Amino acid sequence: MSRKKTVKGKSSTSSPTAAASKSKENGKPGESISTPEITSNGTVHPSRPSLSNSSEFYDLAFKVMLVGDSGVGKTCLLVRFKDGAFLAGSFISTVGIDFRNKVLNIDGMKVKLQIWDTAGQERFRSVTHAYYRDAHALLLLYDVTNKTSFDNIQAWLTEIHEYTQQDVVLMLLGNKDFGVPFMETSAKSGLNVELAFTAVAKELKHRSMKDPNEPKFKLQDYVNKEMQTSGCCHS
Ligand SMILES: Nc1nc2c(ncn2[C@@H]2O[C@H](COP(=O)(O)OP(=O)(O)OP(=O)(O)O)[C@@H](O)[C@H]2O)c(=O)[nH]1
Ligand SMILES: [Mg+2]
Repeated sequence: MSRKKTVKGKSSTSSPTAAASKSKENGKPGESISTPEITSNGTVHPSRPSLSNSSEFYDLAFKVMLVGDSGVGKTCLLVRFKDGAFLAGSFISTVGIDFRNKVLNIDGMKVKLQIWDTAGQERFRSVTHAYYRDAHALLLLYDVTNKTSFDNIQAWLTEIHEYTQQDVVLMLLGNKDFGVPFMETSAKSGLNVELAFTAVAKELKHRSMKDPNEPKFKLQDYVNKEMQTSGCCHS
């Protein structure tokens, strides 16, 4: 995306957020929110101060939506990303829609993500549909411990294609864990195949050596590190 020198007008699409008058770091529709300066392609004035309370500067701004069945962990994922913490305790289902802002440094540019956390419950579906059209990206979550949430992905994709812009960036996220090391593989593309076997071989070797001087091998940490450093793992 090119960096524009001028402030563009509001998105030509009828943003459900464009009616907002003031700005605020987090909020719900109806409350004052900091969205009108984001154009349909995410361009804003270079280093323009965000109108939010955090007064952070940014070059580009985009709207990202979290969608998926109720309970898959959308709110927890957003809290983890924004605050670096896990929302423990009893599950409080989101009512309607809510957002948080976060500014990231991407290749030397400040990129503000305005992340909308939607309610997964069916009864809020018509409310959240109204927000799809202005979204630049959607993160579709399922819960890897809940088969139904995976089975519903197709229905979510159908809805997404119906209500979003054609060029929306889409990412499927399998959230949660079974408490065992996990990674995804593709026998077709070779994705992570080498890594899966190598990681298990390393774990087995470390166990059999039982060298008290060697730090304990952590399989998941190894996998995560390898995936990060190698830019991932086609054989
Ligand atoms: N073990 C584990 N539990 C998680 C994880 N993410 C979320 N949870 C739990 O799953 C439950 C639902 O999480 P939420 O983030 O509130 O789910 P949601 O997708 O926002 O649900 P709705 O707001 O109803 O759409 C909570 O009890 C969380 O503590 C995870 O990565 N691991
Ligand atoms: Mg929620």
